[in-house]
Order: sequence, then structure tokens, then C-alpha cells
Amino acid sequence: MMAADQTVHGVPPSLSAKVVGSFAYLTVRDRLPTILTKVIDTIHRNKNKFFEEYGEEGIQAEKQTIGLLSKMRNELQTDKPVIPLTDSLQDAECWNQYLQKHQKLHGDQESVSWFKSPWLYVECYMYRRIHEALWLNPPISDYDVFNEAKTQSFFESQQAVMTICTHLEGVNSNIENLSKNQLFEHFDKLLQVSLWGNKCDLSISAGQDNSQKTSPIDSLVSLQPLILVNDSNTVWSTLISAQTHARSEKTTVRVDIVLDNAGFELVTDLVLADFLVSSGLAHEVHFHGKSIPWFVSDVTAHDFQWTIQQTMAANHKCMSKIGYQWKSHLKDGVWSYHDHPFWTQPHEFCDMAADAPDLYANLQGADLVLFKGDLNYRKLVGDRDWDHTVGFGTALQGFGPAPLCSLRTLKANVQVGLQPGQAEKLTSHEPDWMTCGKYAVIQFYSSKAEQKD
Ligand SMILES: O=P(O)(O)OC[C@H]1O[C@](O)(CO)[C@@H](O)[C@@H]1O
Ligand SMILES: [Mn+2]
Repeated sequence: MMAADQTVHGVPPSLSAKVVGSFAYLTVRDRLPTILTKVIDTIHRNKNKFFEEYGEEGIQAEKQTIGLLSKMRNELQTDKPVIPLTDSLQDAECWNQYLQKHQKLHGDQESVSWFKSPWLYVECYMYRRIHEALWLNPPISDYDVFNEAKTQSFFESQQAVMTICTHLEGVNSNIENLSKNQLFEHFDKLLQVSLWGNKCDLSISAGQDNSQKTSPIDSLVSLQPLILVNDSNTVWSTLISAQTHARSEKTTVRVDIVLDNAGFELVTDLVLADFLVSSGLAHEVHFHGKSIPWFVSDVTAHDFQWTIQQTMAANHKCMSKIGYQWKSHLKDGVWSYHDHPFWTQPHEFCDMAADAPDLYANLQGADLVLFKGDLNYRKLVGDRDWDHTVGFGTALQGFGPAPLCSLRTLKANVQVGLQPGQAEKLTSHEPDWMTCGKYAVIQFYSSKAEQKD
């Protein structure tokens, strides 16, 4: 039987809470129970709302959901085995098969547990169990327990949202007269705004306010040295060659954005997508979101529509104008929103071709796929204990449906593709450089000829 903590064919072990004192360990020991306690509090605080909407049934559902969540928190804190899902949702079978696969790998059921199993697996599992607890309790099955935090974070970033919309409006108003160099400069800025938008997630802060308070454009220069890998030139040349190819073949350029967080980050992604379309760099943008509430702040279909509605309804001329533009992009099919159960499963992305072949085939139709955020990065590289100098292409382990780029602020202790000595230097100055959210990467990979490693 293969031990999960061995390096197999050069692939290092998964990060796991079994390494006492590691970031994974501290997350499972401290941050996940804190998030669960907040979830329980939120449901309890909404008791009267449930009563008003559903009467006594709503109160019963609230109690039972809290019971299930407290039980899970106890399982987590006492390192109990991971148990199968009991709801009959579409993906439950797949989750249970994944569990069986891990049990077989270890030879016994006890060793698949909160602290002993891969961190990526158990952290994803916690969010799926939160969904199960609600789902088993109609009439509150569809309640998004993170909704309040997401809307609050959007409103707390209002000033920054207005600034970025005003900036975009200025760029768009003159876009036809811009030289290629000027276009690149705007592209580069908006790519970085979208990158730093990823600082604003609510999972690393265990649900505490983490919104954008300063001007997203003015801060770019001072943030530049904190980008540890910056492949924005390659991303640009990928788009330019896609454009040239599309012209000669009379086809279109399609960019996919695998979204991460709602709130300010989503606005920065929409701003980038708007620029891609208005500059003619892309003709179509496909957004990919989550089909269930996920990692506190991740975008669901509801958050996506809500954000566009709020932008339209804003009492600010540029913002509202841009909101209407976004709505018409959706109506015209220039933009589209997609979700797929694979995004809320625990798999590494190298499993996608085998486990979600339809999604893999879909992404193959893109000229560029942008993966936002930390969790997507962890899944791209399998959340494994890679040496920092291993190439991004190697860590992807065969995943590469299209040229891709990760835009990620570092919030978990995995990072590949660094120069020899770069990690050591960072560690000597700032031991928590991988988890403090201060550093970032714009990291590109393509299996085509221009690939980097
Ligand atoms: O929203 P992001 O950028 O994916 O960040 C969420 C990250 O926060 C964490 O909860 C930090 O441990 C990770 O699990 C996850 O990678
Ligand atoms: Mn997130």
C-alpha cells in the first residue's frame, strides 16, 4: 500500500495538518473551527428571520442545522474520521468515492481524518459539509450563510470600487486612439489591480473585514516589488498572437476567468474583463464561479448577478454606467457565467481531464485561462510540498487545457517557479512570506512552443 506522505515519481506529499506546527495544522486547529463558530452564530442570529419566513418549521430547521454543524466542529477538533455525505445532491456520490479512494490508499478508515488527511481535501470537505447541514434542513436549504459577509465586504470597498470604475471609464473613452504600447500599459495595470484584488478574501481572515480601503491604482507602484514572479509580458503576447490568429482565421478570441472572491476582487475581475472586450483583445469572456457557498467569500451565480445589479444601481455616474455596460455584455453573450461541480470538489486540477472531462474540454476552447486566487493555485499545483525552484509546468502535472495564468496573492505555504535562492532570501527576512498575503505571483504556463519550462 502506498503511503500518502512519500514522494512518488518525483511528486512530493500533500500538505497536511499531520505536520504539527505547520500552516495546515494551524488552519485546521484554529481557523476552521473559528469559521464554523461564525457560521453557527450567523444561523442563530437569523432565527427570527427564519421564523418570520417559515414559522415554527424555520426555527426547527435552524436548531437542527446548528446541531449538525456543532457535531462536525466536534469531529474536527477531536480528529475523527471523515464520514460520507448523506444528502442526495448531484455531487455526493463523487465525494463519497473520493473518500473511499483515500481509505483504500491507507488501508483503514480511521486514517482518513481531519488532521491526518491532505489539508486541501479536509478544508474543501468542511465547506461541503456546511452545505449538507443546510440542505438537509428545508426550508432553509438554500440559505447562503456567507452572504452577509460578502455583501458587507462589497459595501466596505465602495470608495475603491468608484475609483477603479472612474479609471476604467477614462481608459475606455479614449481606447480607439491608443498605441499598442499604451494598450499594454493599461492591460498591465488592470491585470495587477485584479491580482491585488485577491488580497480581499474572507477565508484567510476567518471572516473578519478584509476590504479594499486604499486607491487600487495609486498603490500599484509600491506593490510592484512584492510580485515574486511576473509573467505579464507572456500573458500579453499570448493575447496578441491569439488576436492575430483570430483575424486571419476569422474566429474570435476567448478568455476564461476562473473566479475567486466576491466583493472588491470580483469588481476588479469584471473591470479587467471589460477592458479586454473594449480594447478588442478578447471577443468573449467566460466567467467560472462556484455552485455552492465556498471558502467564505467565493463567487456564486447569485453574487455575480447581485454585484452587477449593485454597480448599475450605484449613485455614482461612472459606476452605474459601467454596471449597465456589464449587463449588456451578459445580455449580448459577450460575457457568460458558468459553474461546474468540479470547482467545489477537493480534486487537484491534474485530475480534471479524467474526473471532469466535459469541463476540461470546455476550457480547451479558451485562448487564455486566468485562475484567480490562492485556492485555485493550491489546486493547480496539487497543494504539495514542492521545492520552490520546481517549474510551474512540472507542478501542474500535465494540467494544461489552454495557456493559463495564475493571479494569486500568497496565503498558503506552497510556491513553485522561483529563482534559486529567492525563497531562502525571503525566509531570512520574513519567515511567513508564503502565508501573510503580502506577496503575489502572475505565473504563466502553456504547453505550446513558447512555454517557460
Ligand atoms: O480566496 P483565496 O485567495 O483562494 O484564499 C483562500 C485561502 O485561504 C485559506 O483558507 C488559507 O488557508 C486557504 O485555504 C485558501 O487557499
Ligand atoms: Mn476564495
